[in-house]
Amino acid sequence: MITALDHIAIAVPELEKAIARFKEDFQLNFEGTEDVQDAKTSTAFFPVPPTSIELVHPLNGEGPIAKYLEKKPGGLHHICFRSDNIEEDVARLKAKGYQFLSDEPSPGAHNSKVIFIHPKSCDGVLVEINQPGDDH
Ligand SMILES: CC[C@H](C(=O)O)C(=O)SCCNC(=O)CCNC(=O)[C@H](O)C(C)(C)COP(=O)(O)OP(=O)(O)OC[C@H]1O[C@@H](n2cnc3c(N)ncnc32)[C@H](O)[C@@H]1OP(=O)(O)O
Ligand SMILES: [Co+2]
Repeated sequence: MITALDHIAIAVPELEKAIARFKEDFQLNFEGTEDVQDAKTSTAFFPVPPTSIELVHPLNGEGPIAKYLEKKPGGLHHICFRSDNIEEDVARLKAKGYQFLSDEPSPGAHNSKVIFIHPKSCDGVLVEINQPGDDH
């Protein structure tokens, strides 16, 4: 079941500049960066309990964030719900007609499993569901 709002993601064209903004200007706790190869995305996390801000930036200039930034200068990119059983939640939502962007969960940040629901299934909002890895 869905247990928390894991993170709110912001797409940024300049990752270091955005990290400085949230770290210095907003004085948030900077957890660090992680390149998620499978997602072709560089991430930076700022815990703001009980959730986090995730900055997302193209990895090697490629991937879904690069495509997003071709059309927009940045912006709120997605929200992520945390699940304690991602397979169960995916099956339940598929049965309700939600369109998923992949058949199976894939590797996400912090050794998590992630899957995305198409924005058109959620009133124009890109929704990610993740199941944290054991170490997080
Ligand atoms: C997994 C690592 C990390 C983590 O948390 O662990 C991450 O979160 S990585 C985040 C980056 N990965 C993804 O975003 C994967 C899922 N995204 C996709 O598959 C695509 O970006 C997709 C399908 C949402 C959009 O694909 P694409 O840009 O190629 O298609 P279009 O440009 O034609 O867009 C189709 C339609 O969707 C609207 N759109 C696109 N992006 C978003 C968005 N972020 N939020 C809301 N809506 C979005 C776009 O405007 C088009 O709408 P339309 O009305 O048809 O014009
Ligand atoms: Co995310």
